Amino acid sequence: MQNHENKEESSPIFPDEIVHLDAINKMIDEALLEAQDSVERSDKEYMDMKRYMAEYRGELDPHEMFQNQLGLRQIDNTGAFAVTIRDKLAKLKESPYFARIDFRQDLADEAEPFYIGRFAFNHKNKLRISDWRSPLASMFYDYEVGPASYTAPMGKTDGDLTRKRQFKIKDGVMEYALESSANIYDDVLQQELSQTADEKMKSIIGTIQKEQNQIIRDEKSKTLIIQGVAGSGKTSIALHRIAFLLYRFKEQITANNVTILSPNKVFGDYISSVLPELGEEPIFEISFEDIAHIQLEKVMDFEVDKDPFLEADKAWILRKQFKSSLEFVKRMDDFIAGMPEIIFGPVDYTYGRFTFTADNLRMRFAAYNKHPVKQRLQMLADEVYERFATDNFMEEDIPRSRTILKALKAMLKVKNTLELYRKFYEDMGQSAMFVLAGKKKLEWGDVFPFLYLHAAYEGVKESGVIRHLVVDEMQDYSPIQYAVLNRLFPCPKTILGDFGQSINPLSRHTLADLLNIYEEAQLVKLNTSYRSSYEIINFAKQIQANDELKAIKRHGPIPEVIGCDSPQIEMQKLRQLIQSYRKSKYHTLGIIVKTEEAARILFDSLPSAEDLHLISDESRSFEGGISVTSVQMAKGLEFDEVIIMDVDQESYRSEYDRSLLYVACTRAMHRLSVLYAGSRSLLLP
Ligand SMILES: Nc1ncnc2c1ncn2[C@@H]1O[C@H](COP(=O)(O)OP(=O)(O)OP(=O)(O)O)[C@@H](O)[C@H]1O
Repeated sequence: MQNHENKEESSPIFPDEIVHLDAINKMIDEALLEAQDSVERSDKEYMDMKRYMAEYRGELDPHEMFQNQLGLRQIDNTGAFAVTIRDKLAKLKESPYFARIDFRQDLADEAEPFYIGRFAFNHKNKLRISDWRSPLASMFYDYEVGPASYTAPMGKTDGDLTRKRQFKIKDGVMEYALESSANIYDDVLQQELSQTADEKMKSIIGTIQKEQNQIIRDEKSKTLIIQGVAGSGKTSIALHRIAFLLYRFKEQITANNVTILSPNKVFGDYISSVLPELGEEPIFEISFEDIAHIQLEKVMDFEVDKDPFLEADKAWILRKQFKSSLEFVKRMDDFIAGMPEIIFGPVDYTYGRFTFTADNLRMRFAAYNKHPVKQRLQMLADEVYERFATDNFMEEDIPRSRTILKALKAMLKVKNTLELYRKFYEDMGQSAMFVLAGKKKLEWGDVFPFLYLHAAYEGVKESGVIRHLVVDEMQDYSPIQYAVLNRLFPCPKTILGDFGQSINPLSRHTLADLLNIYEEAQLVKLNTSYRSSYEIINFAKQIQANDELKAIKRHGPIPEVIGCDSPQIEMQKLRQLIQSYRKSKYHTLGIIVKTEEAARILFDSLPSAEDLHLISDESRSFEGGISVTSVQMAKGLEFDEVIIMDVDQESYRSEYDRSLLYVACTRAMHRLSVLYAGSRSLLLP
C-alpha cells in the first residue's frame, strides 16, 4: 500500500483509514466469494432442474411440469439477482468509497462514522458503506463541519458533522486521503477537472457541488428546467438525477421507464456509461427523428432536416422560421379549438322513428373535445346507439353503432390530417407556408406541426411506459416540438440546455417561451463552468459576452489564434498541431469546422490514421482520439484539446456565427487553438 500524504501538511496521515480500508477490502472479498458461490449454485440448480425436466418429460404430470417451470423461473430470477450483486461488489472492490462523514445526532454522546460510496454495502448485518444517494450521504455535499441535518422519508434528523474526509481509492488502493474542508473539496474538484478526458462521460459523485446536489435530489418538481452555461455539468447532473430517482423511487420507476431525448447517436453513446457506472441499467435514448418515424409510420413520409447554413432556398427558410415560434403554437391551438365547426357538418341522424338531431350531434361532438376527432366519432356513435336502445321500448330494429359511425363519418367535411393541415394554412391566409417535399412527404419543419394536428384528429401513440423524460439541448427544439412532446410523454421531465448556445439561425424561441410552455416548471440556473480552463472561458467570453458565466480557477495555456497566409499553410499548421497533440498527454482532440460538409472535406484531406475519426450525423459512437466534426455535432461533447479551423471573416461574421464559435471554444477542456487563412474573423478577441 502506498504512503499517504496530507496535501496540506505533507505528513503521513490517517493510519486508521488504512486499517479501515484493509478491513473493508477483506469484507468485500468475502462477500464477492459468497456472491460468486451463489451465482454458481443457482447456475447448477437451473441446469439440474432442466436436465430433470428433459429426462422425465414424458412421465411428469401437467401439474408437476407446471410446478417445475415455476421453479425454473424462480431460480432464473434468483440467479440474475445474484449476478447483479456480484457485479456491484466487483465494482465496489475497485473503489469502495470516496468519503467519510462523522455525524453526531442531537442528544447522542458520540459521533458515528459513515463511509460513502457508489453503492451501499452491508456485511454481517451492519451497514459498512452508504449509497451516495442515501439521505444521510446528502450531508457530505451540503454541509461543512458543524451543524447539519438530513431528511429521510421518516423525517428530519438534526445533529453535527464532526468530520469530513475525502479519499481516492483506485483498484482497492488508497491514492489519497484528505481531511476535508471547503478548500480541500475545491482542491479535489480541481484535481478531478485537470484529468484528461476519457472516451466516455464519467460519474462525478465524489465532487458534486452543492447547487448541483440540489438539482440531483429534487423530488418535487414535475418539470425541472436547468439553464446552465457551457460545461456547467447539466448533462452529467441530469444523469445523476436519474440515478437518484431510480434509487429513491425504486418501487415505481426502473431504467426502462426513463428516456433521454438526445440530439444525436454520438452524444447518446458518449453519455451511455454514466448510469452503468453508477450501478443502474442504461436508459433508452430517442431523437425527434425517431419520434417522427414512430408516429408517422404508414401516415406520411418526411424529409430529414437540412443544414440552415447550406440552404440557399429563401422560401424554405421563411417556412421553417414561420413554424418556429411560440405564436405559431398558439395559432394551432386556436385552430384546434375551432375545429368542430370546421370539420364536422352534422345533419339529423334518423333511423325509423328514432332521431338524433344535428344540434345534439354538434353539441355532443364538442363535449368530447379532449379526445381526437376519430375517437370522438366512435364515442358519439356509441352514445347515439345507447340513446336509441334506451328509447326502444317496442324492441324495434335499431342500427348498430358501427352503422351509426359510418353515417357520422360521412358528416366529416375533412377526411384526413393532411387535408386539415392544408386548411390550417389556408384559413390563416398563409397557404405558401406549406409545401410538400414530395408525394405524401413532409418537409422537416412540418413534421411536428402536422403531428400536433394529427394528435387532435386521429390521435397519436402515447407512451404509457415512460415515467420520466430527460430533454437535453433544450434550446434546439421549437415550441411546437415541445407541444407534441407533452402529448406523447405526459410524465415528469428534466429539461436542460443553454439558450446561450442556440446555434439554429431559424429558431426564434427563448427561455421565456419555454417557461411559458411549462408554467408550473421549476427553473434552476447553473453559472459555473467546470469543463474549460479559466483561460479558455475568458477567451470564449470575449467572443460572446456572458456576465453570468463564471470560470473555475483551473489554469491552462492561453488559447492561440493563428493566422495563416493561405489555406495550404493553415493545413500545414493543422498537421503540426496534430503531431504535437499525439506527443502530448492528452487523449482527445476535436477539430471543429463550421458545417458537416466542411468536416467531411477536411477529414478526407487528412492522412487516414487509426486514431482519426469523422463525427457526422451518420456516426453512431464516440471513439475518442482525434475527431473531425462540425459545431452542430460537437455540441454536448468535450475534448482535451480543440482546434477550430477556418475562422476567417468570411465564414464567421453574423450573430449566429458568434454562437457557433462560442460553442466550439467551450468544447475544449485544456487547450484551444483557432486557425484562419486570410482575414481574421472580427468576432475573435
Ligand atoms: N461537480 C463536478 N465534479 C467534477 N466534474 C464536473 C462537475 N460538474 C461538471 N463536471 C465536468 O464538467 C464537464 C462538463 O459537464 P457536462 O458535459 O455535463 O456539462 P454541460 O453543462 O452539459 O455542458 P454543455 O452545455 O457545454 O454541453 C464534464 O467533464 C463533467 O464531468
